[in-house]
Amino acid sequence: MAIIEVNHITKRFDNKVVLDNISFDINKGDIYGLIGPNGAGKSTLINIITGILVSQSGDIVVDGYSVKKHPLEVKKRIGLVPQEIALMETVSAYENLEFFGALYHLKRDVLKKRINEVLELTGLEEQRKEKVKKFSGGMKRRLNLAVALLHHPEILIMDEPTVGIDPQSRNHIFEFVKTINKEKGTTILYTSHYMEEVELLCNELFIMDLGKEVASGEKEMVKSLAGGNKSVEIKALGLTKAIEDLLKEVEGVKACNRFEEHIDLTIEEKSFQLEKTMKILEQEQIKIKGINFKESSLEEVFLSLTGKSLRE
Ligand SMILES: Nc1ncnc2c1ncn2[C@@H]1O[C@H](COP(=O)(O)OP(=O)(O)OP(=O)(O)O)[C@@H](O)[C@H]1O
Repeated sequence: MAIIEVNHITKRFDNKVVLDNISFDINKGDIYGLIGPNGAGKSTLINIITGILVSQSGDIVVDGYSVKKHPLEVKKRIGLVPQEIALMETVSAYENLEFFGALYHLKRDVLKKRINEVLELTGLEEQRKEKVKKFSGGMKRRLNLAVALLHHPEILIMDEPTVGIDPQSRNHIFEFVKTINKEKGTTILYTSHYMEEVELLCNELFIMDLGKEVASGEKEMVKSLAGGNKSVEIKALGLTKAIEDLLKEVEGVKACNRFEEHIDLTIEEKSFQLEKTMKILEQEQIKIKGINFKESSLEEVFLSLTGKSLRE
């Protein structure tokens, strides 16, 4: 059963179309991934779902309520973790929760119980008395998440929750998303431009670029859209920009992403020349530590459907 219906949403800022006839359904209990590169229109769409912005055409229906006609009913059902941290820096985590909890008109004893509950859920019990200005980026994000959970929303919307945070907080957020979905049945809308996160967490996806749908549906189905593309991970030290440029020119290589100790090639399986690749690395005196051939990932899906890499 759909808990969120996005029906033909079009949004323009001045004359620029930033969302172009977007439609999809999110079912109750889904961990739904909304993905696309910077500027794709993800935050704008979230702002329309939560009633912060209004679309020029189309409507969103949340649990049977139209966001245009009944924005308050929609807001009651949604907890939003915004991209920008929204907290009071000079007071403690607990006092932030008290302040934001009061906005939901929760009774004092209920609020106290809820604050303890969300501090536990987000792993911030020990820091409850600490001032927010002393928190790391990851801890602030977790506190923002705690605020979003105070009114027990059926739906949690997380806008790029792992941007700029430490690996420990990132893992904490991952585990949290899985737990709250499984144990409380909370529906999650998770936006990211990190494909690997979405691959790990989500069961359904909507991929967008420049305000338009690129692909949508069940994760495995979307992944199958990559066609004959696969990826090859080459582990080695000393991989320079010059080597990356040489490998990009090898026949069958559609994209190349260089990291400190490995390089990922997106390849067209049929035409890829492994021998030529090896020869280049040998000529450049690169010592290879390992090679892995991997199934197509969402990165490759995006590349094969748009002709561009997500990280460009
Ligand atoms: N208030 C605004 N006025 C004019 N243009 C806007 C406004 N808000 C967003 N845009 C434009 O709309 C497009 C979509 O932006 P949006 O923030 O929704 O993308 P996004 O996918 O969330 O990307 P990011 O991850 O960078 O936030 C961009 O081209 C952006 O410049």
